[in-house]
Amino acid sequence: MSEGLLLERVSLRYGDGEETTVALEEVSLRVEPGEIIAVVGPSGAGKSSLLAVAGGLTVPDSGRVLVGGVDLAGRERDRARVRRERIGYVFQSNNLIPSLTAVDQVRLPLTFGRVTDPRDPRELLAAVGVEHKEDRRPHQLSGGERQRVGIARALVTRPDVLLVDEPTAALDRQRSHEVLELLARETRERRMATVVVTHDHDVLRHCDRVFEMVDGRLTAGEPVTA
Ligand SMILES: Nc1ncnc2c1ncn2[C@@H]1O[C@H](COP(=O)(O)OP(=O)(O)OP(=O)(O)O)[C@@H](O)[C@H]1O
Repeated sequence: MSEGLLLERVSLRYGDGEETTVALEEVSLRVEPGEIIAVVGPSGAGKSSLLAVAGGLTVPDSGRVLVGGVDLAGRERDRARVRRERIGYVFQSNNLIPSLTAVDQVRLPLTFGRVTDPRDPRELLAAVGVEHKEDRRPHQLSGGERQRVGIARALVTRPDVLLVDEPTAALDRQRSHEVLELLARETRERRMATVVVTHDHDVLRHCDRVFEMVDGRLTAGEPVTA
């Protein structure tokens, strides 16, 4: 069984007729368990589309997507289950629910269905460095703390694949470094396949390989040397 994340010749177009936009053009990508990769590229290149397809949120027009060995083609019901159980999403820091405490934010994914072996939300908050703040709501946390709570929430189901969009957009350099260190450590310890979309060049040194996306195409991944 193929683990981690695998995309095989994935293409995606938006619209039809004269209004067609090619978002992804024959994109192939393999991310191994325990590997963290970065995707960079100009605005409109297709990076968010790549995350949407890898996360089973958008079905591509052609090609295959496998998450933890499971093909995302097929029924929406099955895809929803893969999304819930095998994929963690970390989007920008302010996507927490305003009325929920930190520990309830982390518990939330466990309320959507049966998760066989969840991590303990309190232990997870401690692991991401937000111990003693579990009863705070988002407005009582700093930007870096909110981002960490968002990461803890993404990790609670022990996903095979972690998809991260611009994790440092709201953070200063030191906080960015800490958040990336955390993502890289969790990726290795928990054997996840992690994809980070970023504009921030400081992020790259925490990643194993970097890919560039241009006009819907992905360049071959380069090992990060710096
Ligand atoms: N729902 C949609 N309907 C039509 N076109 C779309 C839609 N979503 C994205 N696009 C187009 O698809 C292309 C790829 O967009 P995408 O959001 O994936 O790029 P991106 O690399 O993430 O950009 P950014 O760095 O600005 O977030 C762009 O030309 C965009 O305008």
